[in-house]
Amino acid sequence: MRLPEKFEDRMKKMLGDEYDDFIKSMDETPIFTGIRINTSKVGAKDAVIKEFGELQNVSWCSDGFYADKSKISGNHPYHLAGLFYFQEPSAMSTVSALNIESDDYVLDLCAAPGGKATQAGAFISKNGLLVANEIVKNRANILSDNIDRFGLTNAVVTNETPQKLAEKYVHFFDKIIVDAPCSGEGMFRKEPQAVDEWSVEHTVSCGVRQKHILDCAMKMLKGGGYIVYSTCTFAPEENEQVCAYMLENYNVELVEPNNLDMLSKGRGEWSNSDYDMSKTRRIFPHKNNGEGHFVALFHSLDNYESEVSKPKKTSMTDAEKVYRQFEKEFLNTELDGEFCLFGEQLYLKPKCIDVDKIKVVRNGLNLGIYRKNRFEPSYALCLALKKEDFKNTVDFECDSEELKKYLMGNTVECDKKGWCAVTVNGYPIGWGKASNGILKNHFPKYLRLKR
Ligand SMILES: C[S@@+](CC[C@H](N)C(=O)[O-])C[C@H]1O[C@@H](n2cnc3c(N)ncnc32)[C@H](O)[C@@H]1O
Repeated sequence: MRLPEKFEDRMKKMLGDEYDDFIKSMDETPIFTGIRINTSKVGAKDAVIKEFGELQNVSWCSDGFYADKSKISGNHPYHLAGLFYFQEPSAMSTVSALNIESDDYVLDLCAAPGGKATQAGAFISKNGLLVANEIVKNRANILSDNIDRFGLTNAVVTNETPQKLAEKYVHFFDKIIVDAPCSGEGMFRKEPQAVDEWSVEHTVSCGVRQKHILDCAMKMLKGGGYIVYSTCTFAPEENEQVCAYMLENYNVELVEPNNLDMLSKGRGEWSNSDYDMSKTRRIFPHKNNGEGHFVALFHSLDNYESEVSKPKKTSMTDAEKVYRQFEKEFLNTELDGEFCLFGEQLYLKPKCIDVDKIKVVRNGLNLGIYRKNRFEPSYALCLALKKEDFKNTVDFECDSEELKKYLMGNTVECDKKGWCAVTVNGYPIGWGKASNGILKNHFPKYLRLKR
């Protein structure tokens, strides 16, 4: 692989005797790819292993496995049913480091396409909250689709700048993920275009941008809260030196990240400061089975109280009444939350957060379309429920011809009546509406298989 001369010179200086192994790994070590199991779906790990055979575990993420991407397709029914997410193994370390509790309020500030947000969201119950933010609009839409596919309920997707969020949510979050935009040196092996875009100036400007994003994150962090900061680059201007900036400017300490003992420690001498960096972690492809990555966990030593007021309760709307009717007829579960209508889309929004004046892509769980006093349930609702939550289900095996027909958008035979969840080995994958022995297809058009 042709690498920029200045990058090689810097890595030589950084790594000394290890440099030869490092540079060999840039060409010779196979590229690492993996899948991460959706822990919010009961039994998903066993189902995936039964389907694909034993997979090698990623040592820093108990739900992550090495997997050959050419052998597991994104069109596999278990992927469409949200049982797993394709994720580069090193990227799984960021959320592993954080130890999320079910009632935490978590913000993922740079969240698209959603690897870390879906990993974090799977730990959060209805008493917690995930806000996944992405600054680029079309990437925010992809993020929202991935959150829907994972069946996450108490999750809001926003499309804002970090500053705008920081003005509104002062000391609101228990835990914040800053998986920062970076110079991507750790992706050189996977994405050769990252090599073309590389320059010393770029690494420096990425460092400056990361400090700004972390300044915003600090405004939103509760006293005593945690920020996990990660990048996929080797550049010290973005890693240790950004950590030194945090220690210099804020009342925070670096703490040992959870689950990452097996990784290399960051280095104080790369930080241009006297700060100890031994609690930060680095992944190098010549030392670990993963692409280049950096992780640091900060703990706030402040004791600020949240300055954010809770939203007012809204009264029951006609849309909610129609939804409740649908729920009574077709579900065995009663959803708890506040309802809100965005155009014709009905959402069940988390009770604890006000999104007034914030650009929102997904205000909680999209329940479906409310139109002319009728309700049509969404794919997101189907994937957020369990098989036992539906009154009507029709179940298929992964390799069944009937399931394939359904995923291609065709009708299938069904002896039920009304809205019915199609499930694959018990995992909901989409809706159909049954009458006269036929299930009319409501699998989303954008996901339908071509063949
Ligand atoms: C490393 S990627 C995030 C990957 C994501 N966390 C995941 O696991 O799928 C960084 C993201 O930051 C976004 N970004 C770029 N500039 C930004 C800025 N100034 N503030 C916040 N986010 C930014 C990019 O659009 C990109 O989606």
